[in-house]
Amino acid sequence: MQYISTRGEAPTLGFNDALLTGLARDGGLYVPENWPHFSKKDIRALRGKSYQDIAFSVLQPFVDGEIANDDFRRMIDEAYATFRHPAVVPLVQTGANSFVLELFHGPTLAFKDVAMQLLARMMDHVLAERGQRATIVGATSGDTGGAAIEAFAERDRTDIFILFPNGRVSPVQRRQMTTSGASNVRALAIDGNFDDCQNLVKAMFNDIGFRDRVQLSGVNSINWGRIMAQIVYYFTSALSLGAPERRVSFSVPTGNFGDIFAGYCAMRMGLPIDKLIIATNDNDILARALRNGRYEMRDVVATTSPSMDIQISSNFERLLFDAFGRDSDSLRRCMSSLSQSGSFTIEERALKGIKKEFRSGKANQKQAAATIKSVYEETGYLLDPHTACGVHASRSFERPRAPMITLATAHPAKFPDAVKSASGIDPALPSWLSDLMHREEIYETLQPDLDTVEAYIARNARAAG
Ligand SMILES: Cc1ncc(COP(=O)(O)O)c(C=O)c1O
Ligand SMILES: N[C@@H](CCOP(=O)(O)O)C(=O)O
Repeated sequence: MQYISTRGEAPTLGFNDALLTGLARDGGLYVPENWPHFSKKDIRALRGKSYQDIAFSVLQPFVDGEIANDDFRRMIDEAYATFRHPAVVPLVQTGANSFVLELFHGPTLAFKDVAMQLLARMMDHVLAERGQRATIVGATSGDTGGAAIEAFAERDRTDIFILFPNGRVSPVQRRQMTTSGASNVRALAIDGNFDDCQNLVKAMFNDIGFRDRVQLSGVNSINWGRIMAQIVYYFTSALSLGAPERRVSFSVPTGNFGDIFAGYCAMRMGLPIDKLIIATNDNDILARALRNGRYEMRDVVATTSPSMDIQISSNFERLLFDAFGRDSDSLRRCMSSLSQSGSFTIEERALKGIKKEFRSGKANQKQAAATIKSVYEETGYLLDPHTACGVHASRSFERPRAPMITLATAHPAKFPDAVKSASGIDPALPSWLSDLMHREEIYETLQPDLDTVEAYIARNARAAG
């Protein structure tokens, strides 16, 4: 399997190189050259298997032997042994035809653990085989950072620097990043919003001198390895509801478009998905783009679902690339218009193609709170505010013949204030995190300035020599 850049001007890479590279050298994102195909018979053969078995079958075609099968299988087993539920990602029924897929049983209580636990093991393995080190730089609106720090803490071959928007993550999220105490971890509070953090990370990747000097690598969903690992739970949950004989729909709380893009990948691989619903909060750039074809940035609004407070939705580029018939020239034109004027128009044919498979829905803060309250009162099930946006969006699309699965992307205890104010219930952190709010915090506060952040990283990264 080879990986190509959406912008068409970077070298084609094998799996291991794509894994370590993160953002392509032309500023694009790596995608598989073609989609592995699972026939109905192949999908039926996965029935009744464990999460780990299905993960191996679904992901092996992407890894394509670049990591030996035995090693890869061991990494899958180790990664999902860190989850506190035997099913890894259990499916819970919340209504006649509605389900919630709990993706938050990993060490940091967010869906990011599903990919990050595997990614860290794969990167470590490839770096060790090559005798290399890497400097990992990541941007977070709250959850990626904690999950990455947990997965990479004290790994000898990597130093990790996480940029988070100062004052715009929940106290639990901040502490998950600032209290690790690991010698290879630096949490950096940036005076700005998530998009500022993500722009800094992309600018570091585009600064080729800096990139090569520190051996830069990324663990945001710009890294194909992140998306890949998230494909698995679309298969496991659809299988438990009768796939491939029965189609299912998914409602996905969306920010950077990584999680829902993994659902799109599953669809391309042959999983019978009816619709993928892009659920947004007040930061509804994607819902607007689907409605009128204009991808148009506005100021980011801080909400009770902070991890979705995003305007530049990186992985939308991967979807556009396919919608444009994999035409890199058209894609580059859109991306350059986005960076020059903050907007671009999706041409009619591409938009029509996207609308065949995707729907969108938006929950403002009042609607998200009302959803937490009503679901709790009707079923006793407590949603976090991100999942509540997903459930709200799903409600307008439920159809009796297609079961609706909302991805539960975080545990409610990560956002206790919003959950309590909506439902009256104070969600408790699990026992292994019960001392989190008393641990010592260590972090640096930096201005959103490329030179300042690069200088800090170069001073502290072992790979910089
Ligand atoms: C809890 C939660 N829900 C939803 C999202 C949005 O996911 P994505 O960025 O993959 O669209 C995030 C952040 O990524 C998150 O942390
Ligand atoms: N919501 C994310 C934002 C970064 O997304 P990623 O999936 O690209 O890492 C977060 O919680 O940090």
